[in-house]
Amino acid sequence: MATHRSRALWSRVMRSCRLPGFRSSWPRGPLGARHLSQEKQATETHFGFETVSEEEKGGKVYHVFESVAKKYDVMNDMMSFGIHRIWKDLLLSKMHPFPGTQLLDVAGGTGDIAFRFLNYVHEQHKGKQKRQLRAQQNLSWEEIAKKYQSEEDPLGGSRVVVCDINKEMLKIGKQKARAQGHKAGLAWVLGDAEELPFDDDKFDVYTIAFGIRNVTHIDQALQEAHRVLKPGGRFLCLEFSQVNNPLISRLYDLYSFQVIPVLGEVIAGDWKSYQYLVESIRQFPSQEEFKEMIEDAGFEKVTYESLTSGIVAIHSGFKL
Ligand SMILES: COc1cc(O)cc(C/C=C(\C)CC/C=C(\C)CC/C=C(\C)CC/C=C(\C)CC/C=C(\C)CC/C=C(\C)CC/C=C(\C)CC/C=C(\C)CC/C=C(\C)CCC=C(C)C)c1O
Ligand SMILES: C[S@@+](CC[C@H](N)C(=O)[O-])C[C@H]1O[C@@H](n2cnc3c(N)ncnc32)[C@H](O)[C@@H]1O
Repeated sequence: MATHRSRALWSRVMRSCRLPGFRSSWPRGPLGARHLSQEKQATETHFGFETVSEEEKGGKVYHVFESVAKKYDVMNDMMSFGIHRIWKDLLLSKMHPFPGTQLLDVAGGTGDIAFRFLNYVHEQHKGKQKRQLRAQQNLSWEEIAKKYQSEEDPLGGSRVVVCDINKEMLKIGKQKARAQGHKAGLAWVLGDAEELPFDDDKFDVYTIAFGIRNVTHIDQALQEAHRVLKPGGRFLCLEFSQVNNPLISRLYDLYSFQVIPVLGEVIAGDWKSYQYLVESIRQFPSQEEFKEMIEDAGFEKVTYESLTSGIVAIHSGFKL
C-alpha cells in the first residue's frame, strides 16, 4: 500500500517536472483568453492551466475547497512557513478599522480575516476604555470595577460578515470561531462573490483574501464589491501576484511546482487541488493589470503594495 502510494507520488512529481519552467511563457490574464478564439471567449475560461467552460469552473472550484477544507489551515502554515499569517496581519494594519466599522469579508473561508478583525477592534476598544478611565481622576475602585464589568459592546459597534460560497469552508470557520471564543459581532453567510446577497451601500470595508483568483467573472465580483460598499467605503484585496526578482521568481516556481503539490498529497491527500492552487496563481493578473481592473469597476485612489518580493500584493481602492 505504502509502496503503491509512494510510486504514485513519484510519478506525479515526474509529470509535474514537464511543466513549463518560466512564467513568461504561460497564458496570463483574468480569462486566460490569449489562446481562445473570439466567439469562444464568452463561454470558456481557465481552471489552473486547463481550459474549461464558464459553467464548469464554479463546480470545479467548489470541489477543490470542499476537498481541502479540513486541512486548509494546516496546509497554509506548512506551505508558507507561517508567512500567510504575517500577510493577513498586514492586511488588518492597512485597514486600521475605526470604531463601529462594518466589514464584509468575501471568500472568507475559515475566518482568518474575520477573527483578526474581531481581535483588532476588541484590543482597540479596550485601549480606548483604559484611556478614558485614566482620564477620570476621581473614580472609586467600585466605579472602576463597574465600568470594567459593564455590558458595554466590547467591539465598540464593529461587526463582520463572512461570506463564502462553500459550505465546508464555513463549517470549519464556525468550529474555529467557537474554539476561539468569538460569538458577538460575527455572522456567516453562504453566498457568491459575483452576486452578493446584500443591499447596496451597506459596508464600510470589503475584504477578499486569496479568494478573487478563484472567481469565474472577476470583473463582476469587483462590481459587486463596489455596489455593497457605502460611499467612502474601502476595498482591500490580498492576493498572489507577480514576483519581479528573477532569482526569487525561479526559486519560487521550483518551490511551487515541485514542493507544494507534494505537500498537498502528503498532508491533505490531495495533489490535484494544490496543483490547481499553483497554476491559478500563474493565471492571475499582475499588480498593474489588477489595479486597472479595480479602477474599471469604479474604484478610485487605487494603490497596491507588493509583499515578499511580489509573491502577494495588497490592492486598495475607495468608492467615492
Ligand atoms: C486549493 O487552494 C488553496 C489551498 C490552500 O490551502 C490555500 C490557498 C490560498 C493560499 C494561502 C492562504 C497562502 C498559501 C501559501 C503559499 C502557496 C506559499 C507561498 C510561499 C512562500 C511564502 C515561500 C516562498 C518561497 C520562495 C521565495 C522560494 C524559496 C525556495 C527555496 C529556497 C526552495 C527551492 C525549492 C526547490 C529547489 C525545489 C526542490 C526542493 C526540495 C524538494 C526541498 C524542499 C525545501 C524546503 C521545503 C525548504 C524551502 C524553504 C523556503 C521556501 C524558505 C522560504 C523563506 C522565505 C520566503 C522567507 C488556496 O488557494
Ligand atoms: C483560498 S480560500 C481563502 C479563504 C480566506 N479568505 C483566507 O484568507 O484564508 C478561497 C475561498 O474562496 C471561496 N470562493 C471561491 N469562489 C467563490 C465565489 N464565487 N464566491 C465566494 N467565495 C468563493 C472558496 O470557497 C474558499 O473558501
